[in-house]
Amino acid sequence: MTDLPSHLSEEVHLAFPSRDALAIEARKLDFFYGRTQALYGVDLPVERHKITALIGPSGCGKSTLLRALNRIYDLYPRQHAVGRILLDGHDVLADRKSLQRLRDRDGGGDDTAMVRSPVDVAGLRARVGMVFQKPTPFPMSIYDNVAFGVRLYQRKSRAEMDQIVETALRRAALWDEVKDKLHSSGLGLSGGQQQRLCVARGIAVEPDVLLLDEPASALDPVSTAKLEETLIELRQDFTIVIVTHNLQQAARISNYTGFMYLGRMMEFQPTEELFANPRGQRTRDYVTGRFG
Ligand SMILES: Nc1ncnc2c1ncn2[C@@H]1O[C@H](COP(=O)(O)OP(=O)(O)OP(=O)(O)O)[C@@H](O)[C@H]1O
Repeated sequence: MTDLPSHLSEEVHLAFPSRDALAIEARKLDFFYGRTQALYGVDLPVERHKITALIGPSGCGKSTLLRALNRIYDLYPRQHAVGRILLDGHDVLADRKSLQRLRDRDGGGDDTAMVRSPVDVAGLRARVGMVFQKPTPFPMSIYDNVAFGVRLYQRKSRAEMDQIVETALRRAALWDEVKDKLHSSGLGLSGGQQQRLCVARGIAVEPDVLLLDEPASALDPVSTAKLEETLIELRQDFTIVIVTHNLQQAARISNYTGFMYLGRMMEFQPTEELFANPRGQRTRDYVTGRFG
């Protein structure tokens, strides 16, 4: 890990929740795109049943950090993380090495090795779901969109699946708008509805953690408000991490906020504290709109 330049190290202020309360945690995480380092020794504690927001200027590493938490970067060549990501105290990155060892021993990348891994990647992504910036419904019915992930992992009767789909759509505050057209295409919904459909698809598999990467950036103010209400409701059952450029949004919905800068976690505080009393000069400048 590269040390923090001294002019920045004085500005690091991290007030972390108790370790027992964490659903997922990054510790001393470095991240590389090929040889380019994008994260430097980042710590991120994510408390259970809370919303944690990541803010910071463009290119500071928010999306990279989010993508590391469920190893979605594994889908891309030459991207790798070094450090620890603990899900229920279980190191998701260490398992990557054991998975690789199993594959090497078995002479290739077959799925048997994957199944024997303590945390297989598909299983990890079921526990740590993700909603992207642009709504990404699959080209299939609303019902099938929500049932999709569940079918990957579990066998359910028709009646059980109906119940799962209804519950997920209710929790995503979309049920009333779609209950009479469950078998129409998800692509026929408005942008805001599509994004709530993606939330419903994400929560239908009952993940521990839901990651959202600027989920409202393509939405109008009314859809944004609805999505925010939905996320606040979902906090009762899930743990949420959200990347946002919208500081008011972070202030409105999150319990904790992390301010990132140049690939570092500069400040992490309860949200009210970070906005009312930012400790570092750079955090202060960012939250008061002096740069960004
Ligand atoms: N696929 C990639 N290949 C190489 N470098 C990348 C790649 N994706 C991101 N980066 C670099 O990693 C750094 C962090 O990018 P990241 O997208 O995580 O920032 P961000 O804070 O989410 O930015 P934004 O707010 O603009 O979305 C940036 O310097 C970016 O250029």
